[in-house]
Amino acid sequence: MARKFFVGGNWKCNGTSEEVKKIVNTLNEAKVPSQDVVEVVLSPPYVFLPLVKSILRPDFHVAAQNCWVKKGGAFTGEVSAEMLVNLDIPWVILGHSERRALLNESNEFVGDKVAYALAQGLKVIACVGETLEQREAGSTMDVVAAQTKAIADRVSNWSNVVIAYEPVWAIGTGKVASPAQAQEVHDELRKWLAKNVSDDVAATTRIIYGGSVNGGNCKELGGQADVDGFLVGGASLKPEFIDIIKAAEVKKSA
Ligand SMILES: O=C(CO)COP(=O)(O)O
Repeated sequence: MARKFFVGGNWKCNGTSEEVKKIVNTLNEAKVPSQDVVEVVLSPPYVFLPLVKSILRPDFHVAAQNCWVKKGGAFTGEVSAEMLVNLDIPWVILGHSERRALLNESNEFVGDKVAYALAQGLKVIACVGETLEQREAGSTMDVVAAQTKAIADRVSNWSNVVIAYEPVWAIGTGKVASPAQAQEVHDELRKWLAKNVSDDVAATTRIIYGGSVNGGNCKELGGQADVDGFLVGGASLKPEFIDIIKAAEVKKSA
């Protein structure tokens, strides 16, 4: 089964309601490949999710940027998976490196979140990736494997999981991983899944790349055999996001 190209836009903690409407209007008017070729998911901050969902073209979908690790209740400031389901928000991003680093989310905590969100019926974009220090120490694959293992230990059905490989040193820095660097980790990660989960999960799970993806570098990155799409930060707030969605065509013609 072919892995459908996936392009996520992570808006992080950005935007006003006016800006959000403008971005959505631009995307709504864009001519992009059909849903059979590319799955597009936008992730605005929580407060804008209902607005974005209400005005967004029906072939694009929305994701929350986080959710609570278990059933909602007395957890001030948190938003539960149940609430996302209640509002028909199909996707959630979990384990983003900004949350791992700034909010001390451990591998185990992220694994628990992924398992809980999936059990509630959400689809999950699970982020993994090494810091520059870890890469320079030669431990990239150990780090990525440990992050993925914490998920694999808790999840048996991978059909609603997309893995986002986001090297921390490439996020928001303009220092994009080279296509060969991205392909190397994606290939290793797929081999890890084959060995530790199953051949089927390895063959069908989409592994997308994130970290300084833009309109200029997306085609070459997307052309790599094991790069199944992108999770885009900064450029997802700009019209060039449309070019990144169109990079799905490189797989169609491959
Ligand atoms: O963190 C990212 C997406 O989740 C990547 O961010 P940038 O595209 O801004 O580097």
